Amino acid sequence: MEDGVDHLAFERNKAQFDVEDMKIIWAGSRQDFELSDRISRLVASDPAFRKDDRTTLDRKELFKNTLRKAAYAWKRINELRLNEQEAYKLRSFVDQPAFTDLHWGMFVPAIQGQGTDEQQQKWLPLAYRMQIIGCYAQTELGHGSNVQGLETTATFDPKTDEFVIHSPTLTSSKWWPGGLGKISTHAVAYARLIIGGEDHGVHGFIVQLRSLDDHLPLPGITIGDIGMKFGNAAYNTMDNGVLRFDHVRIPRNQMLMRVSQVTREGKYVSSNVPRQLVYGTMVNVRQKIVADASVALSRAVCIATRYSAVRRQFGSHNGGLETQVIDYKTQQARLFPLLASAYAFRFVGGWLKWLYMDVTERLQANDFSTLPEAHACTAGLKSLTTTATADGIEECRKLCGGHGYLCSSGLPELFAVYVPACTYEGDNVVLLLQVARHLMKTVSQLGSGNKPVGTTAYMARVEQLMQYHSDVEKAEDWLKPNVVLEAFEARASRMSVACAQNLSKFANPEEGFQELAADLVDAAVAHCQLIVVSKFIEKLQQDIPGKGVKKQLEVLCSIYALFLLHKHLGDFLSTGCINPKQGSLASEQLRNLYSQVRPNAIALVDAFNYTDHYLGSILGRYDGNVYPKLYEEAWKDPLNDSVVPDGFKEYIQPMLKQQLRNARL
Ligand SMILES: CCCCCCCCCCC/C=C/C(=O)SCCNC(=O)CCNC(=O)[C@H](O)C(C)(C)COP(=O)(O)OP(=O)(O)OC[C@H]1O[C@@H](n2cnc3c(N)ncnc32)[C@H](O)[C@@H]1OP(=O)(O)O
Ligand SMILES: Cc1cc2nc3c(=O)[nH]c(=O)nc-3n(C[C@H](O)[C@H](O)[C@H](O)COP(=O)(O)OP(=O)(O)OC[C@H]3O[C@@H](n4cnc5c(N)ncnc54)[C@H](O)[C@@H]3O)c2cc1C
Repeated sequence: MEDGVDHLAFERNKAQFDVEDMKIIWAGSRQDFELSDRISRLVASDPAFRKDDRTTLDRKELFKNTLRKAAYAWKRINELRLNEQEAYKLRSFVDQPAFTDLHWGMFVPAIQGQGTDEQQQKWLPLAYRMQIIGCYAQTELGHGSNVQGLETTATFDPKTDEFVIHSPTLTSSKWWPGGLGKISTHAVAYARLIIGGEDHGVHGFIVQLRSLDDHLPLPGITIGDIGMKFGNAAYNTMDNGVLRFDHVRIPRNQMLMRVSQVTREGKYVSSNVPRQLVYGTMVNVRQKIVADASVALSRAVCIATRYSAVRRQFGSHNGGLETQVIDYKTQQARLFPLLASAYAFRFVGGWLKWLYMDVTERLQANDFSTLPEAHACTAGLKSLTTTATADGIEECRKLCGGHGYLCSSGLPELFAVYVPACTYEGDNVVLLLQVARHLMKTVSQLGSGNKPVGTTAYMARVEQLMQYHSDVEKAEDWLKPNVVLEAFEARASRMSVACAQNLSKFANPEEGFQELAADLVDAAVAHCQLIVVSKFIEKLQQDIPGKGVKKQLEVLCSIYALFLLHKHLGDFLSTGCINPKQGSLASEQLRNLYSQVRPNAIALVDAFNYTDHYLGSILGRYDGNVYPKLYEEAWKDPLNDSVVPDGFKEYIQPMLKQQLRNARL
């Protein structure tokens, strides 16, 4: 607290739970908390990681600044001998998208997941020591979502035992890969495997792009940055790139060969594993993106909540204080569901991480049975959480009124950096359609003795759920977890069954799927929301230590579920799961819950344990000392370097003089 005053102290004193215990729950464990706390303070206290000047730098300065920070972060990681988890934390607290995200987040996992043991032994040590820097080059100018439509070719040349990597068309140019534009020395590039004229579909290949001596592109390689992206600083710290191959030769052993192999004789051999494992890196990253959604949303919510307690507007009586905007019911109805969503996404992210680890272990033991479930859950939850988080950050900006639009609020940049998460790693609608396919398959198999498992297990009770009518009679009934869960299960199963029934009316199922796509997406959303609600409820069934902590989480869980019910009331009513009276009882309960959160709101965002450096927001400062700091910050803008701006003499003065002359005439 710079001026020694904690302007939010009176808010903190109102909390009805132990915030230190909540910090542990949010972090996942005491160990995770201590690690995050230590590393975030380390980054915050190091001037080399300052980021408050970022929005005033031009692209080249911004990019060089990113390279400097990445190199310095790597130096510190080595000096401090940080382990993998600590290094990951350090990079994320530096809070500046960089080529390293793709190197560690996609290039390394692609080799780990799709490389043979031999390939891993060769490439991973180089990547771990950053002696090579890699990216994930899948998307092309012409195709991103449709991976099977990629056009880059990798043609086997049996004479030389090499693949010839080629971009046959303009649309086959690789386009978007992060880190590719200016930095990566290598890529895992995806291309159609062609052997003897036969097309074996898309496979991954390790391709060297730049010389390790002078960093120049290797022969046959054209490479560059694709240009400025949305937002000023934001994602422009990243060199998303364009890449063309002109008959570039690589040795045969640089095709990632865990899923399928090409022999010296040019024979294509498939291992006994599903071809979809080629998509494994995307499943991995989608799971990480879900965990990250709670971080991005909680940052925005922390800023908006603290500022809403500081900001006063209207309502002064007899010269007293005006009303804190957080006390307006409309502010609460917009803000508290986002607070609840941040916690909900935290817990579902933790569960998804477990699911991913479980499927990975099973895959290693050649058990592929849970792969469809893992794909559907990662795709659906990635879509649900990133859409809600991007929308939520924007809502937080509006919750902060005019000041939210200033870069110094931290919110514009947070939004600009975050919003592409709705597109990358799979467009959110395309991913929901994958979930819908999974649901339709599940419904179609219901009578076949194939019992639905995992997150679709509720479908086994479809007959009962089709008969369900909520028995809610009073507002408090909506606080019972089983009552909420059944309503969400009934809604989700009825929407899926309705889609399946409508699909069966089409002679051509694929045509039906296209025609009903919008309804299918709604059914997928209902299913994914059920997953999030049910994982929150499961979390509450665990032992939750700490004074008042469980009670707060119960309130947040109810808010999350009832807010969704309120938002999608049309679904719940039209499927006949609840009646209008029960809908209004849910709204009544929601209002009660907002009142219960109110005294705890500041402590609930303190539990995220973000440093002021990481939040990067004057409005979200821990001490709430907003106005003097906003005022101070304004004067740092480069426009205020001089009293009379550059350009005045050239453009404005002549105009003023002209007006003066005209006036005199
Ligand atoms: C701090 C945060 C951590 C982040 C760290 C990293 C930093 C990240 C920064 C972001 C950088 C961004 C990178 C990228 O964007 S990389 C490119 C990503 N591209 C995509 O996501 C493309 C999306 N498209 C697809 O995934 C597929 O093409 C699609 C699934 C849409 C369709 O594929 P396809 O046409 O082949 O499949 P079908 O629909 O015919 O289905 C065939 C069967 O395969 C199943 N399937 C599909 N995908 C998977 C999968 N991934 N795993 C398992 N199974 C899969 C599908 O369900 C079908 O099954 P059935 O035949 O049984 O029905
Ligand atoms: C910041 C950023 C970073 C990225 N980083 C990488 C990277 O490192 N490596 C990499 O390989 N790629 C990367 N990408 C590319 C990214 O993965 C793709 O942009 C993404 O998968 C979406 O594909 P697309 O651009 O082809 O969208 P399109 O598929 O062209 O989408 C356009 C519209 O069509 C709709 N649509 C498409 N197909 C269907 C369908 N079947 N049914 C209904 N609607 C449909 C979509 O919903 C969308 O509204 C990045 C992208 C961004 C924005």
